[in-house]
Amino acid sequence: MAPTSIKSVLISESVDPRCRAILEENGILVTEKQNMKKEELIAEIGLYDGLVVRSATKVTADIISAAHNLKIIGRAGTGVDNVDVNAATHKGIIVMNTPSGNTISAAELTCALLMSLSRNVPQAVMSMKEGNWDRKKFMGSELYGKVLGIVGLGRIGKEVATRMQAFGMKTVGYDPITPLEVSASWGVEQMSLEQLWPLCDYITVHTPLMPSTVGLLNDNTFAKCKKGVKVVNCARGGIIDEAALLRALESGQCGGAGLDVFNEEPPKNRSLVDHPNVISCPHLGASTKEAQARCGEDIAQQIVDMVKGKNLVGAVSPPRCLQVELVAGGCSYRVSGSVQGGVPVLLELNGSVFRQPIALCGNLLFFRASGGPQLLSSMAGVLAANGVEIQSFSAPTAHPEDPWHCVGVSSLLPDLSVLKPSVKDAAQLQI
Ligand SMILES: NC(=O)C1=CN([C@@H]2O[C@H](COP(=O)(O)OP(=O)(O)OC[C@H]3O[C@@H](n4cnc5c(N)ncnc54)[C@H](O)[C@@H]3O)[C@@H](O)[C@H]2O)C=CC1
Ligand SMILES: O=C(O)C(=O)COP(=O)(O)O
Repeated sequence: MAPTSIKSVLISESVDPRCRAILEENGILVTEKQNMKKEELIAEIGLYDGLVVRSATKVTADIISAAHNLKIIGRAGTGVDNVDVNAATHKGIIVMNTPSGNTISAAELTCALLMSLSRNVPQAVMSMKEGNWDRKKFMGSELYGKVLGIVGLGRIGKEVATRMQAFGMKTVGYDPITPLEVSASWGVEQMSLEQLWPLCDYITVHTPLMPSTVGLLNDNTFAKCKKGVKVVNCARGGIIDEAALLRALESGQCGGAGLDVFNEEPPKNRSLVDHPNVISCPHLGASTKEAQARCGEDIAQQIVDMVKGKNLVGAVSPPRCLQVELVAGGCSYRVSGSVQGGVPVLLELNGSVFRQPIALCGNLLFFRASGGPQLLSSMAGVLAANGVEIQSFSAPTAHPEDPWHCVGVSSLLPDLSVLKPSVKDAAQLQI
């Protein structure tokens, strides 16, 4: 890609010092300012060509609209849900992340929470510090022989599985994209969520936060779980519905929760944090020296590569270089795309911006539907009944009503009308 001129970068959070050093070694002026108020950021963002953040800086549409010179938003970490990727893409600003730098750290914290839940370690520590010696109150149970359900079998889900197998846990899971034989090769038996809920002694979620994962664990799904199930969320607040979790803890349907993330951070509503069966951390999954060193270095190097015109690495939204209106089957579609590593990619379809660029190759099925936890599994079911397998899935970033989704499929559907009950609109392409 063509070199991009980046002369000044604002780092708005605590990022490893190697990030600043690498940028400065490459002639980029770096300003570090933490805990900026939104108004301050709006007032200053126009001065910078680049912005480096972690999860605390909310890069909202109004900040992006004031960012007159911004070309890159670098996320030193994985989740980009704190960045309005849609608004950035519209403005031609690239959003990139460093998704593998903190995988091991997040997986290790998840395992620590699972172990702490089984033996009440944090509660026992607190009790000792209060001067007590209470051996009865903190009776635990072994992890050995228990069933761990892992929802989301991507980078972190896989690392959690292999670690907890060392404790003798049986690992089952669900992921709409990871093929069954791939997860089986690291010891995870996949099944539908309906089959998974009643089997598990522990459930841990490792998905991104998006319309189809909001409230994956809710009143309805808690009711399908074993009484006393213990849950862990080291992914994103909201994947386990917080109000439903509190109700489940109060009724005993949920026996304990380990939470690293919250809907609102820090949480103003302290009911979960204060619950005796909840152990919680202030979003510490990526807070290790190792993870921060990797993410800090990676994001700086990716920015430097972009300045030098090398391939874009970790781009969640590459710059748009193509905007066209297509008319097919009497319908008009506005699409924008780009070229990444020589491959044409689709970024946006009729206002729905995709979380990851979609490589325009193979068989692609586009459909417009409201999100919701059941969307992917119901689509997978309809497609399977018609002999079609899902090979990849691209969800939209923003939540306009009934956004477009895209799945890579093994073959085209002979008749799109089989999707009718689940989707508002559908189109397919063979490239
Ligand atoms: N607590 C912390 O400090 C950290 C949190 N995270 C968060 O952990 C989460 C997972 O990260 P990674 O494993 O790196 O992501 P990943 O992208 O490697 O894996 C996510 C997996 O979720 C699956 N998925 C999507 N929709 C699903 C659904 N409806 N049901 C089940 N699975 C679904 C995807 O197919 C994918 O395999 C992200 O939300 C990330 O932001 C990541 C690092 C640190
Ligand atoms: O990378 C992620 O998705 C994380 O949640 C880590 O967030 P942080 O960089 O610690 O603010």
